[in-house]
Amino acid sequence: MTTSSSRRNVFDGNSILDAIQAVVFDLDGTLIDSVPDLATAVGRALKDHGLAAPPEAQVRDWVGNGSRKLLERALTDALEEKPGSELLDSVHQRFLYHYGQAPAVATRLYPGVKEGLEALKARGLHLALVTNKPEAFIAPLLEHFGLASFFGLWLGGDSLSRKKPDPLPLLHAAKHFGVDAETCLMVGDSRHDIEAGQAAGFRTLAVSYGYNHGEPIAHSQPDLVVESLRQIF
Ligand SMILES: O=C(O)COP(=O)(O)O
Ligand SMILES: [Mg+2]
Repeated sequence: MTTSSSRRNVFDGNSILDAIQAVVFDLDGTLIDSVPDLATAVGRALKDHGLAAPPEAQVRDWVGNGSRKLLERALTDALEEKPGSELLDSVHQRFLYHYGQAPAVATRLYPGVKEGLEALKARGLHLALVTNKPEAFIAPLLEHFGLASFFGLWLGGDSLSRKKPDPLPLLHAAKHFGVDAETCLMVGDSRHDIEAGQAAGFRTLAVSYGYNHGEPIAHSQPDLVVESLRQIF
């Protein structure tokens, strides 16, 4: 498999992807550009506690390890020290409230996502979604964007005892579909997706446009990097 993104259709003549039976997708930064609404909710949660809202560009670098970690990073930045767990709990609760009120106001699907999912589905592949976002937000977002019917399984960061970069949710998905890990592909935007995929024994495909803590995703050595999911059909 090549790490070049120049190949227009990664399935063309590609024997490794021909062996794939299930594809596990990340959500934030891979299927949807959710940072505008995440940043709004983070800002509102901080303001509820008398703190200033961070710029959206900073929130972009803090996404990827679940909502509690997102708020811990935001609070550490605002206070210039690690927050106590009581304050963090309280700000996190306000974030969950605000984000739940408005999860899809400025959030957009990335170009090529629907077509990419349709192409994979047409090949008869099992599709799952594994995000570090709380599970409660998954269904409303998938339904809002008309994506829910593509996925046979979805898991959030709080669905199992461990989340990405731990391979547990990916292995759970493989088991759910009754397929071997080596016939599964993890598609994501962050090093946590690629690390989880590699640890699970999956093939890994990274999108170059998402959120990866300010670092090029190629550093994580995915099997392939694409600029758009259009490149998979
Ligand atoms: O909530 C997060 O931290 C990001 O979730 P993701 O795993 O869908 O990128
Ligand atoms: Mg992501």
